[in-house]
Amino acid sequence: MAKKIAIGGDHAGYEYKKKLIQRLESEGYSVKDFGPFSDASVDYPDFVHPVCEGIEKGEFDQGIVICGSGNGVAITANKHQGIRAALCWNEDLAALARQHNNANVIALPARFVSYELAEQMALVFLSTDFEGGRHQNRVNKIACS
Ligand SMILES: O=C(CO)[C@H](O)[C@H](O)[C@H](O)COP(=O)(O)O
Repeated sequence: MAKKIAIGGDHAGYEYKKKLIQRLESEGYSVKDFGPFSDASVDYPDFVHPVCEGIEKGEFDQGIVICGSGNGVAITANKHQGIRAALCWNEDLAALARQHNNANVIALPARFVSYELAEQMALVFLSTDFEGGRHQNRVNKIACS
C-alpha cells in the first residue's frame, strides 16, 4: 500500500510544496496537502498543527513541513508529543534523521536550499528506515511529561 504523507507549511514553502507533491505522487506516495494553497502571507502553525495531528492519529505515516528557514515549522511540529521533526539541509542529515532519530517529520528550509536539494532530502527521508538498537533506547528517552 502507498505510504501516506501529510504536507504543509507557509507562504515561503508554497512553491516547493507544490512541486514536491507532484514528484512524490509520481513516485507512488499518497500525499495530503494541508496548505497553504497560495503564496499569500500566512502563519505556519495554522498548517503545521493539522499535519502533526493527522500523524499522531495514525492517518499518515510521515510528514513534510516547509517554511522559509525550516525553524518555525520544526519548532511547531516538535510541540506534539507524537512528533519527532528534523530540520535538514543536506541529504546525509535527512538520512540520519531517520536512521538514528526515527524522525517522522522532515522540516525543509525553502529559502536556504535549492528546490532540487529539498526534493532529494524528502525522497531520502521517506525511503530510509530507522536502525533501532542503541538508537531506540535514546529515542525512548526523548519524551518528557
Ligand atoms: O518561521 C519562519 C522563521 O523561523 C519561517 O522561515 C517563515 O517562513 C518566515 O518567518 C516568513 O517570513 P515572512 O517575512 O513573513 O515572509
